[in-house]
Amino acid sequence: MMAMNMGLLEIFITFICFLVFLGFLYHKKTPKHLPTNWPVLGMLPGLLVHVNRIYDAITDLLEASHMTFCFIGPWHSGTDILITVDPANVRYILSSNFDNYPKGMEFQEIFEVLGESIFNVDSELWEDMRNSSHAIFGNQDFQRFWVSTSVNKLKQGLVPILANAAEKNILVDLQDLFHRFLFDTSLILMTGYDPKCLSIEMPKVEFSDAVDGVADGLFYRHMKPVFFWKLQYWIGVGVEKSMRRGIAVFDQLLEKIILAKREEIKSHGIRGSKGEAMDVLTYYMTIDTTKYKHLKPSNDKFIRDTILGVLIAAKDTTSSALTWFFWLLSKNPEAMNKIRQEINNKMPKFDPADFDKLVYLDGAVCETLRLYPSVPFNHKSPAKPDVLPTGHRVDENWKVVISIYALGRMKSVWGDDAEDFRPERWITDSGTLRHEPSHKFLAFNAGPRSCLGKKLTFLQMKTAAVEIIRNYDIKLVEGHKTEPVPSVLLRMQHGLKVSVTKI
Ligand code: HEM
Repeated sequence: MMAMNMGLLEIFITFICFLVFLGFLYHKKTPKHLPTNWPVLGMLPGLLVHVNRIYDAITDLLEASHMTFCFIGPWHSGTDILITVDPANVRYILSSNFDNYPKGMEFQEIFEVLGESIFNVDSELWEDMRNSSHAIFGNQDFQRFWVSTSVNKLKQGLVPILANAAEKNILVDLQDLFHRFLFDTSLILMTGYDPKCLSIEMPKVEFSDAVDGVADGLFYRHMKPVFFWKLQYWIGVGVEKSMRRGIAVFDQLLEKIILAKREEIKSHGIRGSKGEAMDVLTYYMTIDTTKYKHLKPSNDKFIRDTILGVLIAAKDTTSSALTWFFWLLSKNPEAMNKIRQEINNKMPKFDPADFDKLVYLDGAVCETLRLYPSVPFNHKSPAKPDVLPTGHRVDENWKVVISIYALGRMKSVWGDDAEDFRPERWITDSGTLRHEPSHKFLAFNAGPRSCLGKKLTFLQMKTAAVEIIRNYDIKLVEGHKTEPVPSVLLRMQHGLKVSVTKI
């Protein structure tokens, strides 16, 4: 028995030595800027070494490999990924050959938490979801409802907290405040219900923690074999534990709200039907199914998925953008002064009709989303094998990832100052906002699946920026570290600690 054990041990040690030897061989042959493709483990070790700065590591990699790179995962793990930011590939995948790049089965499996929400469906159901979402988000009454809800929350929620912080010299975490601001406004707009999380008492916001946990879990699912994350989810360990907890929080909150809304409609009819704006939940519960044949207004699970999708789409993207926006401005006081001057000169009194005059502010918002896109990457799978404009072949069901974060920083796309925050790059010689094609400025996606909330985002970000910048000076706490968390939604690892002074 002992002899047999020794035999096995020797075979095992020989095998490990062989792997290490092969590894050195491969390592020597690999160009310096690329991760080593180790036997069996593929490039995973190189990725894990950089996981805490994953966005920048991928940016360096893509800059060094002509904007397209094939990541080889561990042997037979199904985690090979073609990563590209080449604008020709981006346009091809998202627009001109859109039909060959559906969300697909693997995406739907990874993002199963979103069920049948617009982000997770294809074909006719997606078309109905898109047309119906477009109808409400593009409606002028709804857009007015959007601005008035934001203004009310700023005046009654955010400003009193900032005033208190300025008066008592208390530091605040702007990321947390923007999460609360967006949770309150988004829930009112999407469901008509105000959770009142933006208050001096700072109640715990379980929903925000749940979104963070789920978004982190979704990120790591891209790097793991399917059987592995499914096993982790089933046992409830690691990031998959947060995923389970997060789903329970979503279900609990939405179940309560859906039930209450059905009761409300039964007893009081449809609010918003007589010229007032309607919340999105009421809209979907009472939608005309002769027009949108694939929607299921009386099915609670369908309604849960629909509302959860748009709630996360509106809440976590805009809170991320606002956080990075104020961080970038606090590091670029000249840009902050220019915005303040523009607001004082062109919008002496708050009037949404004057928003279009705030061109420099528009440029600063675009610049923020170029450098810190709230959705840092897009995942696609070809339905049929294909060859991309750069000549790379992609087989059926391959993972193709477009790094929106890296695209915004490519020197070959944006010039040598790509890393700098320069709102001026968005202003034309005649003083208007420069239009950049969406396959270059990809923060809101491109092609038939481009974001339906772009206009609403600008309205809300400008409302918040005007209200805050006109009244307060924001200063970063010295030594505060700012890093993006590896996740499918970009947020700051340690929040955004600032001091606030009344102007
Ligand atoms: C900073 C703010 C925002 C950013 C950066 C952003 C970005 C994006 C991106 C990258 C996508 C494509 C996602 C994918 O296909 O997987 C998307 C889709 C979408 N966004 Fe936004 N978004 C923002 C705000 C909003 C808001 C405020 C709303 C709604 C009120 C919204 C509604 C949607 C919807 C419905 C889609 C799905 C489009 C489709 O699949 O046809 N977004 N957004």
